[in-house]
Order: sequence, then structure tokens, then C-alpha cells
Amino acid sequence: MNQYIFHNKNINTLEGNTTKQAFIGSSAKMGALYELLDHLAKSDVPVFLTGESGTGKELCATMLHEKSARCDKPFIAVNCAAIPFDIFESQFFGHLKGTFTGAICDSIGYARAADGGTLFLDEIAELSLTMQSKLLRFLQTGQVMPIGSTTTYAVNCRIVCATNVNPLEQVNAGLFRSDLYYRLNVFPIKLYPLRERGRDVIEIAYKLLKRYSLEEKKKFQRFSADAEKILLEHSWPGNIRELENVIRRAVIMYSGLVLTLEMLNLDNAFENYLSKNNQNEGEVWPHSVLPLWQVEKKAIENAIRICNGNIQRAASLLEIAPSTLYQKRHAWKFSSDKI
Ligand SMILES: Nc1ncnc2c1ncn2[C@@H]1O[C@H](COP(=O)(O)OP(=O)(O)OP(=O)(O)O)[C@@H](O)[C@H]1O
Repeated sequence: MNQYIFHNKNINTLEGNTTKQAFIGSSAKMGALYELLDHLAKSDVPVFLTGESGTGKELCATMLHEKSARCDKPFIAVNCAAIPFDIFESQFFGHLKGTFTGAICDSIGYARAADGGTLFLDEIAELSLTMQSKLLRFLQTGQVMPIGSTTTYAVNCRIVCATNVNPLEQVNAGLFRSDLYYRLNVFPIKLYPLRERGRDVIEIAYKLLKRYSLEEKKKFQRFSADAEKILLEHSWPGNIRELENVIRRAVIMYSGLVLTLEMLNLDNAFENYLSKNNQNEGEVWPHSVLPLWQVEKKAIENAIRICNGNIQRAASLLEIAPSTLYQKRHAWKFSSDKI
């Protein structure tokens, strides 16, 4: 999915109501972030979010929008890595019907769709240099002209962008325009990795345990002491998204009141579970065959772990383009929602 409009994700509460997803964590680093968001929500300045994958950049963008006076207007999230190069301009600025093959109707494009609200540009570092100059022009003039049209439209939207690579390195490497970078980077916010947030991991893990137990109609109440210890010790290269997947998988696979170390898919605990349950030698237990996307996901997660979260290096190890890696991870977001 390239584009979506939403006002934060709804999740089930224990009371059976739905509520908007919010940040969890009471570490000093998160405290500082909450304070910053309160200040920034009152302003319209562009915000530039950086941080490893899964640290909550998108959630941060939605929280900024929700807290701002723009909250009743659209929040448009655009994944710059997921949109093919040749259709980016028309998707972003819109087009008139019949302008090119496939333009079967008029399209207003993401920028105008975000008018009055917030435009979130995720994976901004993946934007081509051509699109970077078009985006810069839009930011300078506040005007868009759809492809095939001679009319310009004024757009008033707040810009929030995010990347999990170092944007200054991209600028220095000539991959990102410095004038665009400085226009976007009015207020930078760094999202810290989970492993640097102390006991936040336990706090988030408990909330997730309750959420997934409710969803899966399980009765888990707490983690065992050794499970809590491994949650604290694990380096979480995939950050909160990885934590979500680990706990969701464990809740689906097991039952009981206490979620133990063995139930967590960390340090091969999941593989151990599978081999323990493979009683008859030679017979392939159906669950030991993982869907292809999960095998691929494991290979990619391993590469990211080995490269300490550096996506460019992980992609080169895997001999794929960074944009392919981003696209696959984006797709898993929705696959794991379906598990
Ligand atoms: N502090 C937090 N408390 C609870 N949940 C969180 C927190 N931060 C992030 N999440 C959840 O973790 C998941 C990943 O977050 P998000 O998509 O915002 O990360 P991201 O940094 O944008 O990742 P990517 O760079 O891969 O796009 C989401 O389901 C989000 O709701």
C-alpha cells in the first residue's frame, strides 16, 4: 500500500472498547519525547524523524497530527520507497484524466489530499533526485500543478518526514539535496532504539501481552522471570515491531497464564519448540514448514541484526536494493496484521 489516510490505529482494550494506539514507555528518553511532542503539536514547523526501523517514527508522526489543531483534517502517509519512480510525480501532485496511459480518471494526488492536515513522508531518503527538486519547489511555493493541468492549487499542510538512514550521510554522498534537507530538518527528532530505553521493553511487552491475549482469546497474565530477563537483554534490531511479532507469535502458539522463555521466539526458542514437537523422525511436522515470506523475513532480520540496523549494508549483504528491503518490510506490516 503506497498511501493511506487514517487518524491513528484503533486497537482493542481489555474493556472491549477501541482506543487509539499511543506511545508506551516511561523512560527518561520517552518522557523527553512526550514533552517535545506537546510543544511541536502547537506549531506548524516541519519535523524530521530519524531512528532505526520499528522505533515508532510513524506512530510519532500520527501522534503529532492527533495532538495538533489539524487533527480533524487528513493525515496522509506516503512511503517514498514504495512508489515506483515513474509514477511518483502523478501520485504526489495528481494528474488529469487521459494525460497518460492508465490515467483513467482525475487524481488530486497526495499533496492536495493532505490540504489542511499533515503530510507524512516516510523513507524520505529513498526519494529520487528528480522528485527531490519537485518536492522542494512545492515546499517553497506551497503550490501544486497536476500533470496535464495548467491550474495551480495552493496546499497548506504540515510536513513530517522520516528516515532510518543517516540523512546527513546521504547529503554528503550527494544522494540527498542539501537545500531540501535543511528545509525539512527544521525540527529533528531522534527516536531511540528499544535497547536504549531501559525497562520500557517490559512495559510495552506487558501491554502487548494483554492486547494479543485478548485478541487471541488466551489467558496470559504475565511473563516468567527468565522471559523478562531475555526481553531486557535482547538487542531488538527490529525494535518494537520485532517485539510485537515475538509476543504475538508466542500468544498464538501457546496457552497458559505465564508466558515463559521457551515460548518466546528468541535465541531459537521457536525452532526448539518445533524440533521438540517433531516426534517421528523422518516425518515432516506440518508446522515446521514456514511460509516463504517468513523465511525471507528471517533472512532479512538476520542481515539487519548483523549490520547493527544499517539497512543499506544489510541490503548489500542480501544482494538486493535497499528499496526492495523497505518494500518487503512494509508488506510484512500488513502480513503480520493478518496473522
Ligand atoms: N513507544 C511505543 N509504544 C508502543 N508501541 C509502539 C511504540 N513505538 C512504536 N510502537 C509500535 O511499533 C510498531 C512500529 O512502529 P512504527 O511503524 O511507527 O515504526 P517506524 O520507526 O516508522 O518503522 P519503519 O522505519 O520500519 O517504518 C507499530 O505497531 C507502532 O504502533
